[in-house]
Amino acid sequence: MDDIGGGAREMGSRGASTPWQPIQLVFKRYFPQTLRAAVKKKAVVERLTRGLVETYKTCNPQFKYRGELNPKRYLTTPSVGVLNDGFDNVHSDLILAVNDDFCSSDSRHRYIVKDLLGHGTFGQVAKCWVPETNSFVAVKVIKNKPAYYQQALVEVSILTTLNKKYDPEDKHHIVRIYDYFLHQRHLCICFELLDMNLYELIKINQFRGLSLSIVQLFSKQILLGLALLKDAGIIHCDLKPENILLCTSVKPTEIKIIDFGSACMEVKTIYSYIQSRYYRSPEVLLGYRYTTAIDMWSFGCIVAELFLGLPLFPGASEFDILKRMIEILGKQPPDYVLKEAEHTNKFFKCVGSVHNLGNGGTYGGLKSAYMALTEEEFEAREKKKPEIGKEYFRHKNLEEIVKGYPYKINLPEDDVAKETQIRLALIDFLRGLVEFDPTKRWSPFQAAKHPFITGEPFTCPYNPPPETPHVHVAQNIKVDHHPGGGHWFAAGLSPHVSGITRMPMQNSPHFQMFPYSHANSYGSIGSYGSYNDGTFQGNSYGENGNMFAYYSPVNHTGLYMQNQGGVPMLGTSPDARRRVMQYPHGHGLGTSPSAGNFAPLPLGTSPSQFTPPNTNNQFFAGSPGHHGPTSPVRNSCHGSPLGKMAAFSQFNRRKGVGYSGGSQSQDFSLSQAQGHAIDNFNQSEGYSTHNISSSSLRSNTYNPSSTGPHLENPDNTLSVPDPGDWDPNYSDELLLQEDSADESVIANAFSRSMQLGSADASSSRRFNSNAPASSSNLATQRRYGVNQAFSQVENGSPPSNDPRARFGQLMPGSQFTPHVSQNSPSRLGQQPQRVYHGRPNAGRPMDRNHINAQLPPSNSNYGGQRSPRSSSYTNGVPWGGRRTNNHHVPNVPSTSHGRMDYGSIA
Ligand SMILES: Nc1ncnc2c1ncn2[C@@H]1O[C@H](COP(=O)(O)OP(=O)(O)OP(=O)(O)O)[C@@H](O)[C@H]1O
Repeated sequence: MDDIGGGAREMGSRGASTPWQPIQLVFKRYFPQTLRAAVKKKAVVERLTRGLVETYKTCNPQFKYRGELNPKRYLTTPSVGVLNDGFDNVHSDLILAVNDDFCSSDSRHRYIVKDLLGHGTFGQVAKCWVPETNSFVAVKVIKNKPAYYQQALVEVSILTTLNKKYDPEDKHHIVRIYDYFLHQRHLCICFELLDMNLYELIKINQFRGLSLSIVQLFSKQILLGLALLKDAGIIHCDLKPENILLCTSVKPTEIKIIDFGSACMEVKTIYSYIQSRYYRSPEVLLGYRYTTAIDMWSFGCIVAELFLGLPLFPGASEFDILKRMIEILGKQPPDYVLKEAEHTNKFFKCVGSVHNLGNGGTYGGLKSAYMALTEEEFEAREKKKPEIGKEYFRHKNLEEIVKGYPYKINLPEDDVAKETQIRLALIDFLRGLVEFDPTKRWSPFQAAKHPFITGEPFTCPYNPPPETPHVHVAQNIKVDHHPGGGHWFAAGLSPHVSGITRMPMQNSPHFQMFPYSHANSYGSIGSYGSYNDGTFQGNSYGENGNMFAYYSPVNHTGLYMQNQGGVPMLGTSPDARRRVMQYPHGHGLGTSPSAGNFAPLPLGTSPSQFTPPNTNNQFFAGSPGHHGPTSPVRNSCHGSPLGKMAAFSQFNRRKGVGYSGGSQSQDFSLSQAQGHAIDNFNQSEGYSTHNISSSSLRSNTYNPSSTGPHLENPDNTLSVPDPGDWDPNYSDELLLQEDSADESVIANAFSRSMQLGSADASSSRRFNSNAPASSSNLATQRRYGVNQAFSQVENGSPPSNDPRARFGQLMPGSQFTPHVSQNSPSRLGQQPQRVYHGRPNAGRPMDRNHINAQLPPSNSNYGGQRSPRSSSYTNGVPWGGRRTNNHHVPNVPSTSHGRMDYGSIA
């Protein structure tokens, strides 16, 4: 005001003859330069709203702000609380609102809900801010239903094992799990925050295929993940583009495999209805025993889809999908599979003698006793017309489909020639993956050496190196000898859930642990000691004992094991729980479940895996914690079925095959697989996915007239699979009749087997993308973080499973850096963190099995845009989508979920 006064004085001194005019100086002095600059930068709205509370207080000194009176911004739909004291909606989903606060009572971490990332069968995935570290994570909030809860624990168990035991350095492209806890009776699982999934990527690329170099890059990374799963004896069971997410927090961008909610152990497969339809393997479709090879089939389908932009086998029904497989591959499943598979009659007729295979039809040059049913024959048998979907490819066989896919427009002739060669390699590669015979299908190790992956020139059909010697899968599970006595399951983890009354098993009155000195370091898929509450005894499955112990990770108030099969169950020894793969075709070990043998170990299941083994042996583990009497673990039957996609009413449940493993499962052992290093996994740069430069990613268009290949998907023939193409064969009702006990028992058992004994207590026109170069040196941070994180974890003898030893460094020098836009709040903190298991905690001596989560450190702020719809990409960085003028893709699937067709957890 002094200045103004001064100005006025100055003005007054000029006298009356001078017309008045404002003196700039007055106003200049009133607004200091810095403040003026700051004010200018702010938008009007911001200026009016930012300091609103202060403004109100200025206007009315009595004004008091109370945040709790603010209207909530709900993220969950519907947001009407009808269950769980009003916390849950009608779907048993926790009603989430922005700024809701989760707190893990064990890890003490707070998670502030900021956004919804997605939702699925199991619940919702929220983007949460961790104030402590100023980072963001993804928190999966599981539905408040016993079956979901139980199955989610399986996911926790599997992922923790994979992260901690098999991939401590985070080299295998498996999502990292940080923490888990209970909140309002919901199990919450905290993951590293990732970006869009590959389906979304293809979608924003308008369902055009990605460039071959990117297909190769992603394939290689997925293979690294699958190799790890195979080593761990774990089957993902739901591999599909939707479950492979981009991880843009590291540069170059990588992919990560998520959703282990359907995973199971190879030695404990019991459910026959697994895998999303388009990616379902023939053996699962036919009801034949399955192994990790089913993931390789799905992988083959994914690779093809990345290249083509559309699913390779977009069947509208199982009949349709099998028909497409046979057509496109020019073969059919081998007779030995058809002879034994449970559902062969549904799709095939016997035209020769099953005892003298080869008298029937001829497929792929091989004689067969079986011939696929025609649509009419199928209808006559099933009393309904098979659903047949649209045709998406003009060509009928794999070679033509791949070769005929349009090339980029204006691609120089040399490049066309090069790409043609690579396409030949791709065809050969796909042939080894979408191979009907599961025993001939390539393993991750074998696939990783293919020229398509290594980049070596492809000259002739690839002859894969032999897989590792045959060793029982069960022996992959290493049992550590805990210094304190007893032994620990090396893959051990213990999904202790904070906030739930829980006791360590060894202290539970329901369990008696008998320290057991195992003769060697490999052994049972078992548990921490042996449990014997006198109610059950193991039995031998084949020549090996099987004993299944289940416990509720929630509350061990009642392990109840029941033997209804009249089969003596022996086995307080961990060995008794061991289970041997059933070898097909009379290879000797084990016997067929149909021969009245003991049921397969029903551990590790999927909600989508509805069908329990055809067995009379049932185990019931009590105490589902808060779930009370509705918990399947308390009920012997007719409870909550497990399964996926309730919302889509696709349950397709079948009777279980009831065996475990298969011939392939004999093919590897952890230790030997390591010796069998995939040393060539990335040894060759070849045609350069290792160095995908921005120029290689530059936007391109196709030249329909380029040599030979032309538009594969002309406008009229190309359409995107209809999201309404659901499998009509099964109903919700079937699912709802499922025995609820099975799933919880399985989940419990899986958790049990996995947790016992923690180691130590102590694109070419590919879409244009804009991207801010976000983040700091994430790759370095990540690796450092992980190394640090796990440095103290394993004091036992974890399997020496250094992925690097087998795979080497992944894609050195790769410059593949798709970016994400800035038009969403930046994503922070995806640095893998230390995850502890089983470390005794002075403060919580009973919590030896709990994961003490460590969150991403502060300042690990990564920009990232999640939604592909809102993504924009800088620099015109293309991902490789092939564009043609008439590549019109109608009926874009609305969500990735639309592509799944399997059941739900009720
Ligand atoms: N770590 C993550 N980072 C970012 N988003 C994620 C993450 N995990 C999951 N999501 C998002 O949440 C969605 C649902 O996750 P997820 O597939 O694990 O749940 P689900 O209930 O098992 O789903 P589904 O029904 O497919 O089995 C994913 O499709 C993805 O969009």
